[in-house]
Amino acid sequence: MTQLEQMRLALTGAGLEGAWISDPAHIRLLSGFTSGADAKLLLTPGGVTLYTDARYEVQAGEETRLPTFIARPPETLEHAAAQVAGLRLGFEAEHLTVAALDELRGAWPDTTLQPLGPLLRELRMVKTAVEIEAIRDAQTLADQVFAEVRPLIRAGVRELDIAIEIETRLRRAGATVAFDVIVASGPRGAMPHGVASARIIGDGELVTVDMGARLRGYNSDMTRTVAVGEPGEELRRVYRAVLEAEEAAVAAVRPGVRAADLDTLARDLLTGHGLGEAFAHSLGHGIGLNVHEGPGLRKVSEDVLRSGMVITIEPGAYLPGVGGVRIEDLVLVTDEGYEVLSHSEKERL
Ligand SMILES: CSCC[C@H](N)C(=O)N[C@@H](C)C(=O)N[C@@H](C)C(=O)O
Repeated sequence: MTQLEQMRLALTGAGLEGAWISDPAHIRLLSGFTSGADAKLLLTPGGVTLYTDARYEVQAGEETRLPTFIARPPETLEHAAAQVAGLRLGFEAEHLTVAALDELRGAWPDTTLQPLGPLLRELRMVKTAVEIEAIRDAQTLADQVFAEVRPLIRAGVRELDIAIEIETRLRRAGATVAFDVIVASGPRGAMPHGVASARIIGDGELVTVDMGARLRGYNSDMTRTVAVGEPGEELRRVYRAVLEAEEAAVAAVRPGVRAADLDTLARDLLTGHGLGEAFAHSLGHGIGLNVHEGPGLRKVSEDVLRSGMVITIEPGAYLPGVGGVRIEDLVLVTDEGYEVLSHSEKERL
């Protein structure tokens, strides 16, 4: 079943007759059109229409087989009005602005608009074979680039220059960065999202590199913490504790496991090392068209792992004024348990 067919089934199950899709990731998922920021997708019992404007006419013709209507608002909404009159239509409450919703209500007075709820999140959580292949290929490329750039991570080099090398190499290979490359050295390692700065890496420091490739619309995500020279015993101790938590959480991945329990497993291990407070974020997240999507691997998550999900496992410990460690693998949940998709070498300190 295609994702569009799955979406139709889910809409019926939710008592909806159609949907007005505005999130670019969902437009891509359901239509194949890659410039969703300048498009909308209308699903009605009568069919599906992709709305975009003249700048994308040729591109839409190449990327989607769905009927396409070339227009800009308000013509777009006027064209859709005839199709949506009298319908109960879903919209993405997480994406549509209040102003855009008001505009829809003004243009379609006879349409009942209601939030889609978790329907699309659910649909996206379990990946198709094609999606898994794209994520796998993105990670293979990221591993390759990391191996090429690894020798540059040494004392005297600016964080920025490492990030530039990573980005340039990903671009040359036909991908883009999934997010701004994080290169956090020395005390900057205490910032979980310390994007590369002009800081010069020093001897005896740990350097956290968090990078992802985006290929064919799908993202990868991996973190390695690298030792430059000989870090002191305190940093080594923190590194070993994070690695232990990471490996234990990966080993526990299998269908049926509660995402919240995985978070607890890693958090309890770090707490045992006196680092519970230093683990300042969730254990991980699902990944696909967005870097962060369901399932959420956090304490309050209701998600349960299923075969076909692609998740990250990334415990960390952040010590202000000292530094930090994060180790992250990209993991596919399989019928048998798991497959680690990220293969970059890890330090053994
Ligand atoms: C700005 S994208 C950063 C990607 C990075 N690899 C990452 O996922 N970092 C985690 C620490 C993170 O942001 N986790 C989220 C899900 C959280 O804990 O809320």
